[in-house]
Amino acid sequence: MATETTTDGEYDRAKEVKQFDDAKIGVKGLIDSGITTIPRFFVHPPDILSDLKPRPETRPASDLIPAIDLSGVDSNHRRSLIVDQIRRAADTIQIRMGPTMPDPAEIPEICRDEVIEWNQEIKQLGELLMGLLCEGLGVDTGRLKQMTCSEGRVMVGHYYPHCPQPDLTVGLAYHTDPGVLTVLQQDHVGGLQVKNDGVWVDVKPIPGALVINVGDLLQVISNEEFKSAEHRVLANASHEPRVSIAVFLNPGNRDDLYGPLPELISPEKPARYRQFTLTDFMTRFFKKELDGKSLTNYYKL
Ligand SMILES: O=C(O)CCC(=O)C(=O)O
Ligand SMILES: [Fe+2]
Repeated sequence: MATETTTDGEYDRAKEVKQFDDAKIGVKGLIDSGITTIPRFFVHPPDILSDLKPRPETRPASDLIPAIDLSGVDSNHRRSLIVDQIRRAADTIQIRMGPTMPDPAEIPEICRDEVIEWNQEIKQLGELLMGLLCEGLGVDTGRLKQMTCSEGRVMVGHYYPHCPQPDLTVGLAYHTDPGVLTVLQQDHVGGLQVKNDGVWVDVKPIPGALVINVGDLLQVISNEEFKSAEHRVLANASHEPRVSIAVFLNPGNRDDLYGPLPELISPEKPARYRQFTLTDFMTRFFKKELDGKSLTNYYKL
């Protein structure tokens, strides 16, 4: 079994993680039990912890993470403005905007109707956004839809309880989302950050706005016209728990080949990625740690 040396000396990390997993209480259970220090397997290495401190921002966050108003998207004038705003935002980082459905019986009754309705809303929003992104790329509006890019939806709820030692750990390690787009509803607590030019920037909650992340697959399909957003969540120092709901939009056809769109490839802009199936891609994603951009790098030509 792996042992690790920490400032406390050696300990059997794998054993302590397994004991915690087997207890099935989760981080909420730990906090509810009244702990004032976190288990040592949650403590991150010094390079991650030193990077948690705020650094001066080079540009205002509202500029880096634009809030884009989608109203009037069906009028020609507004649409071309919105397409341009989205194209520029997706080229850099995150945008904020105003599962394959399981058997309903498997969804807890307390939130069943809301989950079913949210899934429908996000499907429509996802298709609208993908159409706008296609227009920004200069390809057919329906191109991503034809590739079933919003058909494989996965909804994940996150609960970040108050952390008694927020300087020693993170809420969610830095990563990019693997799929095409992610639609994230965060509450008012805050803690989500996105990396821009090597600097972590707060994605402050805006009432009524959703956060849209470009995922790794869209980076590949767009041949890097759009870049996936590196993001993380700080440990929650607030005494209120933080809740967020992410819907990951992935292609539904797992065994088709995905790669840069042929329309975007030219002698001046050769393909930057080889083709792969979603099955291969997702298998690699689930085998690796959350670690920034290693997945897209793997398929790079
Ligand atoms: O909780 C959040 O704000 C972010 C969640 C996230 O990044 C994810 O689920 O991939
Ligand atoms: Fe994420």
